[in-house]
Formats: sequence, C-alpha cells, structure tokens
Amino acid sequence: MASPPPKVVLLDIEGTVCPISFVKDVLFPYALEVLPETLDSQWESPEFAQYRNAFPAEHAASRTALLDHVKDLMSRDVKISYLKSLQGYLWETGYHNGQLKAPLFPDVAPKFSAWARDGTRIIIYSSGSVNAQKLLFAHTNGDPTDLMPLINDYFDTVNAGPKTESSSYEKIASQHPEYPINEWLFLSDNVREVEAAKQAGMQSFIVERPGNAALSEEERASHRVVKSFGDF
Ligand SMILES: CSCCC(=O)C(=O)COP(=O)(O)O
Ligand SMILES: [Mg+2]
Repeated sequence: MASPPPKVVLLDIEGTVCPISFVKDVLFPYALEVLPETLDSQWESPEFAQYRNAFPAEHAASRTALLDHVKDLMSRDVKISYLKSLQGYLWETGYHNGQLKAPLFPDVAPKFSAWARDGTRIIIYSSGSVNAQKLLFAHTNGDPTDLMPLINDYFDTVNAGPKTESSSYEKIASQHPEYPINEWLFLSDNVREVEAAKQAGMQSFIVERPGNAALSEEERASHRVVKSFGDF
C-alpha cells in the first residue's frame, strides 16, 4: 500500500539542507578560531559555566585541557552533546555579526515555503544543538533569510537522543501525537539514520547532495534516494 503523503517533514541538516563543507570547512574552523579567546575571557564567567561544566571533569580542569579535548573531538567529528552545545555558543557571535551565513541548497527555501503553504509541518532533527539549529535557519542565504517562522520544532541528541537509534524517532513523534508516525517523512544524508527512522515507522528517504558520502548499490536498492526537495 502506498505511504500516505507526509503531514510532517523531519529534516537533518548537514548533508541534507546545507553542504557538509559548510560545517566542516566553515563552522568548525570558526569555532576553533574563537575558542582560545573565549576561554581566556570567559573561563570564570557564569554564562560560560554551563558549557564548561558539561564537559567531563578531567577535560574541564584547565583552559588547555578543554581546548585540547575539543580539538580532538572535532578532529574525529564526534557528535557528543556537550561539544555540540559549546559549538552553538561559539557560533552565536559569528552569525550575529554576519561572519556566518548558512548556504542552503537552492531547493530548500522554496520547498519550505511550499510545505508551509500546504500545511506540512517542518521539524528539524540534527546532531547540532537546538541553539545551533535556530542560529543556522535564522541566518541563511535563502529568501527569506530567516526560515525560523516556517519551522515548527527542533530536536537534537539532548531532547531526542542518538540519531541512529529508532527510539529517538519514536520520542520525537510522541511530542506531536496529532500526527501518526507513518505520516512523518525523515530526510537525511546518513543511511543509518534513515534506517533508524524507518524502523520507528516513519517514511524516510536518503538525500544525495554534492560532497556527501558515496552510496552503495545495496543502499540505493534499499531506500528511495532524492537529489533535491523538488524531487517529491
Ligand atoms: C546545526 S548546524 C551544525 C551541525 C553540526 O554540528 C552537525 O554535526 C550536523 O549533523 P547532522 O545531524 O545535521 O548531519
Ligand atoms: Mg547529516
């Protein structure tokens, strides 16, 4: 039986709405560039304490320890929540002063407007923190620049859980019980995430964008693959 059209589109970010290169070649270097000065100026500040205290004690014992730990985690693209929270804090200044602007793929903003027009809810689920997600969608190259008014909710690994576990998608859907889980469509570049969403009962397509990891023939045979939000 054909799946019903989605009532909710649940969207990954990196590799789905914007290039992986924006995260790896712009956001990450920016965070590493501003971190030393942030540690020097805010190490004792109450505002920074929430980020510093979220780190394991052995890595928050000194500026050097925290900096070295962050460099190691980011070099391995470890998507651990306390790092993602700190990254979001570091990116705030860059977005607000115009140094950072999210290069959405050209099909994304028009599709957001189309989904909004036809009543399809737009919800974000990313390894990036909810704060980082809101900063990204508020500062885009799209038209309109600020897409936040079109987005209904945000989930990350703190309020939903790991993106490769089906329970995380069940938890997200449970936050919006007015939409049956089989009427959710999850879009991601990550095959393991797509599989987890399907296991939870969602529809899910792999999004293939320039710069994404190559897909195997088996992955292409097992999942619908789309190259643009205009493909469906
Ligand atoms: C929200 S912008 C920063 C994205 C990020 O740090 C990240 O790891 C993205 O992973 P995703 O789950 O969106 O592929
Ligand atoms: Mg991704």
